[in-house]
Amino acid sequence: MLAVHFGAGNIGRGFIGSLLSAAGYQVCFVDVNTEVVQLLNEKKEYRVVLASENTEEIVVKDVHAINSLSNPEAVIEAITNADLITTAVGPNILKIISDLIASGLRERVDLDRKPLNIIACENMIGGSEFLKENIYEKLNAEEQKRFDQLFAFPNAAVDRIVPNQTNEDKLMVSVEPFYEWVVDRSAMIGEMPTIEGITFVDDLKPFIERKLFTVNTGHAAAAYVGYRAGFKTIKDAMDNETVYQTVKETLVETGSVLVKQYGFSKEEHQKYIDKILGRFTNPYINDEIPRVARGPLRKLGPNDRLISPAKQYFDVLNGEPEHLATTIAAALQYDYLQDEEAVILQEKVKTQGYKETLKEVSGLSEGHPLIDLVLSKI
Ligand SMILES: NC(=O)c1ccc[n+]([C@@H]2O[C@H](COP(=O)([O-])OP(=O)(O)OC[C@H]3O[C@@H](n4cnc5c(N)ncnc54)[C@H](O)[C@@H]3O)[C@@H](O)[C@H]2O)c1
Ligand SMILES: O=P(O)(O)OC[C@@H](O)[C@@H](O)[C@H](O)[C@H](O)CO
Repeated sequence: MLAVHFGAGNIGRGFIGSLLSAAGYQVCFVDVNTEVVQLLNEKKEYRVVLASENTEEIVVKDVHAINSLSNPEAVIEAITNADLITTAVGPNILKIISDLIASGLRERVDLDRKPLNIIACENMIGGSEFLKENIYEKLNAEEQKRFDQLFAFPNAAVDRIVPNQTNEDKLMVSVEPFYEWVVDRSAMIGEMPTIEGITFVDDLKPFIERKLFTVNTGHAAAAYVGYRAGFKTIKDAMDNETVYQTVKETLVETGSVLVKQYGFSKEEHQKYIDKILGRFTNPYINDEIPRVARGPLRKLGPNDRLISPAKQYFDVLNGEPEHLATTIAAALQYDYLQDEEAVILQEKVKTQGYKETLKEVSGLSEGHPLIDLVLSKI
């Protein structure tokens, strides 16, 4: 069995590749990072080390890689032979890889190969669906019909904190022990794969919103509020009482929305939050704030981890999400110079001010009460 996985980065190697390999897949990574591709082809294996007291180690074997920039034909061929395609490249890169995936799938149609699932493992709502839209834009109506019969794009939610790596062994990945991978079974095609560690569900929405609006909202709060307070890592930010309280209260707000929207039990959800707060303070993980805060324009988008739960708080609870507003204000002020989106964001703030910038990036309409609430926290 062959799995073609786009993105041999932190989560690609540290989570998806590792689980797929354990399930018996030969994993072919596709990436644009020449060094990582070369090393994977040289060593054919890499280490995943658990960031915990007992540093358990797994060796992921039988892997190889293709550089999609220098060898796109090999990627197309790998797609024709694949039993599964996954991605973990970042939401902004999905559009870029959609060209090559479309070419590979076209070739697969010509060769009359079996049905195939393509799963985007990105932190976004409807990631696989978004990839599908980008692929389908390139097809005519006839091709779209044929693709519908052969390919499926089930959405997924993936959860494992994998910080940026600074190991001497360039392929080794240090990961937290916890992980969760949930896939929308109702959108799959063909034979169901058996992959230990994947939970298949019929309705992904509660799972992806619970993950994005708890793990990622809390992470964003720690990162943006922590950065504003001068901290460099998530752990250091969380060790500060004021930041910790803001993160906790932010999760109380998103939790109220999630419990109301999806009927999660309050007690179970509180346990979920507590577990996440513990994960953010894992002493064996050194997660720098710029990784977690990366892409503030994306994170301030209408359907992402900050604006969406804050809007829902107004809509379903008729209240004011004070702590989400604090986090959004800190995100708007995020000015880390090595983050391209932070630089663009601050240029917008400089030319049009906080209010117009917030409206533009969040899609909030004039007069939405969240705007004034956020402005009051700057
Ligand atoms: N790291 C985590 O804790 C974590 C957890 C859950 C989900 N995610 C999600 O997984 C995705 C990847 O995150 P990450 O932390 O692994 O990032 P990363 O930067 O470590 O990995 C991304 C990889 O994609 C590669 N890439 C870039 N352009 C490419 C292209 N055109 N074709 C093929 N590969 C390309 C990069 O070279 C890099 O190796 C994101 O959507 C992120 O939100 C990350
Ligand atoms: O990957 P991003 O930029 O969407 O978000 C940064 C982190 O919050 C994220 O990578 C988490 O570590 C991960 O989602 C945990 O499952």
